Amino acid sequence: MSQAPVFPDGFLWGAATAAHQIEGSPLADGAGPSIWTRFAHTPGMTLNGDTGDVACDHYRRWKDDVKLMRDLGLQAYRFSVAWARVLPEGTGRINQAGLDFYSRLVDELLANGIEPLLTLYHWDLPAALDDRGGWLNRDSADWFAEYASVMYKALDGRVKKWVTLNEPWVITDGGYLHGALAPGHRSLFEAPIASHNLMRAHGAAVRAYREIGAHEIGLVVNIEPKYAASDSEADRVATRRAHAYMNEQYLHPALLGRYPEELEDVFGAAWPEWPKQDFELIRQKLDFVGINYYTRGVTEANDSYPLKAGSVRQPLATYSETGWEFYPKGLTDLLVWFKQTYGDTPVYITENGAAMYDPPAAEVDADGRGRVRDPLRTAYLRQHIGAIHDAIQAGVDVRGYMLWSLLDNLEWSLGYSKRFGMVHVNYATQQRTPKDSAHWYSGVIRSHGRSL
Ligand SMILES: N=[N+]=NCCCCNC(=O)[C@@H]1[C@H]2[C@H](O)[C@@H](O)[C@H](O)[C@@H](CO)[C@@H]12
Repeated sequence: MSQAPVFPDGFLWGAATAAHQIEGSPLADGAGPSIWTRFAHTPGMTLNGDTGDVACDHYRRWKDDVKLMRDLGLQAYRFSVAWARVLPEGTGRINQAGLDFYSRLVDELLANGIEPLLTLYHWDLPAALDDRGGWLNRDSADWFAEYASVMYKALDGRVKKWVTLNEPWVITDGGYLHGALAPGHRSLFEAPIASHNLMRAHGAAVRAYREIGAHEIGLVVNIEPKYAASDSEADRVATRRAHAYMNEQYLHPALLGRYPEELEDVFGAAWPEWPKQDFELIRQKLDFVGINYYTRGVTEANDSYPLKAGSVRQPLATYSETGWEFYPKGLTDLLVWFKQTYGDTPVYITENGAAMYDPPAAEVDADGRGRVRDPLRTAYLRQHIGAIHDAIQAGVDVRGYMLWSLLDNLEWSLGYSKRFGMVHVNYATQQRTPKDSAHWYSGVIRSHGRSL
């Protein structure tokens, strides 16, 4: 019988969501539109034309949802603030009703013994700022620092763990290079500029925090280990390029103050000369890095644009609705790589989970209890939390785990077609039903991981 895993004292067990994906009511109480309000209401941009107009109706059901988190035994809850609720034009005028919504949510979390972990930017830029160039405008660093400072002054102390950006890679690869995400641009020239300004904004927000805040702040990145599909020179070079493009493009400037050299190769003539002082702004001391892990990339050379590298579909991708391979060892490898490359900055797993082929609706058991049998999700979670334990045993300073996601929710351009939640949401009735995986996760939290 293998030893029950022992997680460090203080290891934080929680779950994660994002404003646009769960809140609904995007324009309520004086809120301004975001680029996702616009994008989703643009015909053809999202599956079935799905929008965030209702989502999980969390803007109205937030108090019941906090009760649900308490009943599940969550110790922490990672959520994001919709910038345009607080600053409808992105800068200047504060919409007090919007700020009050997040203040009440934080107080309710604290009253229920749940630590808030607040993400300032989870992809929903105020549309008014997109009209001024959005992330392509170098002023975006000042806009973001102004918004962040409003939030720090209002909530710091009640919120003690802040995140500047969620996944700058997805924002630029999806929103500026391939156009699959808001604001839907397709430009090899815009992508590095947006990417660079996002990182300048990250640095400006951290710098502002050091003036105003008294607790912890970090950056969240989605990274995935890249393994060469063969030992051919072409595949090995392509794998190195893919690794630099996804895994080093943001962590290198944030923690080392420079870009990986492969990016010049990826972007070619579209790769600008960066002002040196930008890296002094971007590279700020971080109290932690959040890592969002879903899968690995078995990588081969191909003629894809502009990376000339792509992932080879793996057999264990079959079980997930997203086609992402079920590969927990990739998380251990990734965490060990992070420590070897960037040192001992503390790490939180700020997202991990899967959209498995869940039953489409909750069944009602003989005892009248709603039930969703999701054994594949429980297997995925068990093995990935086990992989984190292996990394901790290897000396990586992992401080917590935020399961993606608390609720089934709006999966961006894929609409409501992918169910990542440990709690099932019936979108017609807004009925929440904890899945079997949620009950299992409650046991993991109660036993501090020993029941894994
Ligand atoms: N091949 N492949 N590779 C997997 C690439 C994953 C990139 N997408 C993410 O990390 C997003 C993150 C986002 O924060 C959340 O808002 C999304 O709902 C989840 C689920 O999609 C994840």
